[in-house]
Amino acid sequence: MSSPLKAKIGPSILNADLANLYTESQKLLDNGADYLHLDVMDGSFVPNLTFGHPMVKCLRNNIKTAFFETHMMVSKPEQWIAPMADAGVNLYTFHIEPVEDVCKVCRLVQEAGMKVGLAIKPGTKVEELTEYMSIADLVLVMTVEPGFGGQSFMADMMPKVEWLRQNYPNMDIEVDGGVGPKTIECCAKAGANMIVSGTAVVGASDQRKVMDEMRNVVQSYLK
Ligand SMILES: O=C(CO)[C@H](O)[C@H](O)COP(=O)(O)O
Ligand SMILES: [Fe+2]
Repeated sequence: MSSPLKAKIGPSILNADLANLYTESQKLLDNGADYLHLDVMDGSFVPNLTFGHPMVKCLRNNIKTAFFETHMMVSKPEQWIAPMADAGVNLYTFHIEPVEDVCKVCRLVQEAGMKVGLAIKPGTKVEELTEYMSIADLVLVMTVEPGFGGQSFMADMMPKVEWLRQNYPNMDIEVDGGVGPKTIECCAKAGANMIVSGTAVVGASDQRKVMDEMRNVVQSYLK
């Protein structure tokens, strides 16, 4: 039987011109982005600050149908569930590291009408996700230290992706950080099917070509 999974490319707008967020986002969607990956940072969980639900809501008011993922790099993910649901977020991906009761937060996210993603930093063991796999809709393996766009891809995170794919063949597995045409094969081979790519897509002269190329590589590895 063929895999029920789909190869999807979700550009991160972190390094885009945020003064023109709507235009930049719409351009990515017009060029074939499968979803938008919105990096929310609180200056506490990570040493950087981006934007929150008011901006996501404004973007949603202008972009009615696209699938929005928020990558919550925040110390208190439970705090932002209701406002992000109200802002029209589809997938709420949060880091397990600062959270005491991950199952409870997952449940609250799903009760608020969003899908839930669980993210791990490079220093977190992949086995720590095990007890939550039955409740999660997606898992995100960070391939850079969260906080900034434009960093170098950490190939040594790939065994985590391999382990997840072997044990959870039908789970959506996302990678994020330093992913682009040069590193996509590595991610695809390991078993990732949801690809976040910031700098490599946003800065490309032909965004469609870059996203198509990456999607094709990922699709070729999905059995
Ligand atoms: O979560 C992130 C950083 O914490 C970003 O999503 C990620 O860095 C994407 O940007 P790039 O592809 O430029 O690395
Ligand atoms: Fe991200």
